Amino acid sequence: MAVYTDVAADELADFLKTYDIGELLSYKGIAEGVENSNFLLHTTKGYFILTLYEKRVAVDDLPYFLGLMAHLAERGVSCPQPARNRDGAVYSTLSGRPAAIINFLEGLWPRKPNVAHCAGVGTALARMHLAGRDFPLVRKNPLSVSGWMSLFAQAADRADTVQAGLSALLSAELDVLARSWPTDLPEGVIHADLFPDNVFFLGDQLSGLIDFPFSCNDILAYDVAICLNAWCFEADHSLNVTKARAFFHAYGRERPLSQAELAALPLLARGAAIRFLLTRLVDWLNVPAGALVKPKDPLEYVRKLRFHQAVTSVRDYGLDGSGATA
Ligand SMILES: Nc1ncnc2c1ncn2[C@@H]1O[C@H](COP(=O)(O)OP(=O)(O)OP(=O)(O)O)[C@@H](O)[C@H]1O
Ligand SMILES: N[C@@H](CCO)C(=O)O
Repeated sequence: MAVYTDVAADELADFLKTYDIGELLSYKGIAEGVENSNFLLHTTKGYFILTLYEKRVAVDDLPYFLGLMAHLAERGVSCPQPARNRDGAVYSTLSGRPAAIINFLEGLWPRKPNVAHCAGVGTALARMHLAGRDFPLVRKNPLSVSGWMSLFAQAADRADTVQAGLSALLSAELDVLARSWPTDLPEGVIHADLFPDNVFFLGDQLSGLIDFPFSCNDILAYDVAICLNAWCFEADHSLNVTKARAFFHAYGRERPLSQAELAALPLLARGAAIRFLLTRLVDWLNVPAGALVKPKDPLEYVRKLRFHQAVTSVRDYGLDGSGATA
């Protein structure tokens, strides 16, 4: 997270009086992350996270992902729970932004994910997909192909200031994806942003998933591709096949991938690469003055995109054609 919107202490203390989570002892902005404004609250009843939702979150979508966290927790998926205020609402308004409070989750996100972490996230992702099957709300993914086009339109004329030729690369790739994006793969509730900084571990044991504002209904294997990109590449941007195998194997034990899903993986991974490339690029070109935020590197995802463009079969991900780890 980050801090785009400041909150005054007296305003926050008054806001907390609308909840039954104790009186404010202290609070501080959290610099990590890039999407929303986040604060760690210490009250007489413990620790909580306050989020003020920023530009990419529409207030109408809050019932979806706050409701999803409750739904998943009831089905054994560990994730924070939204606090209800005295009116029973899970969100309201603070400093002119939609705001929610969730409970603090113990654990640390892995700075250098190892093979056990990759297996842990594979299991958790599949369990989340299964637990989401009977979630009654539906939210279309605003950051799928047409959303990518809109992001590109915001960045096209300045993309080459970040890397020569980037605008042409993006334009050509978006053409391919628009023509060939799959429409017949199994869909369901996806997290859509399950990066290492959104998964907490105690040692090698996964303790919980956070950060659901991108969750939506979309292709389940697309969520798998997002995690492949986020977890299984090394700092030098090469794919670690051992990590990929561990991730796929763990996912497949809970929810086996079909032949059609496996065959689509290279394309889905290209889509997953361009989605994060584009949001990072737009953010890189538009850092708000005075915001406490460190924009993420768009070029990391150019390298991942180029890797997937060169993939000829899922063997390149450490899988054999049957979905078994080769
Ligand atoms: N429930 C929670 N319990 C403990 N810490 C939390 C919790 N939620 C968020 N945090 C802390 O805040 C940081 C940022 O949170 P989060 O990833 O949700 O923000 P974001 O702005 O949506 O970021 P991004 O989308 O870039 O990952 C986390 O890395 C963690 O340190
Ligand atoms: N997890 C994203 C940030 C949230 O969209 C990234 O690393 O680009």
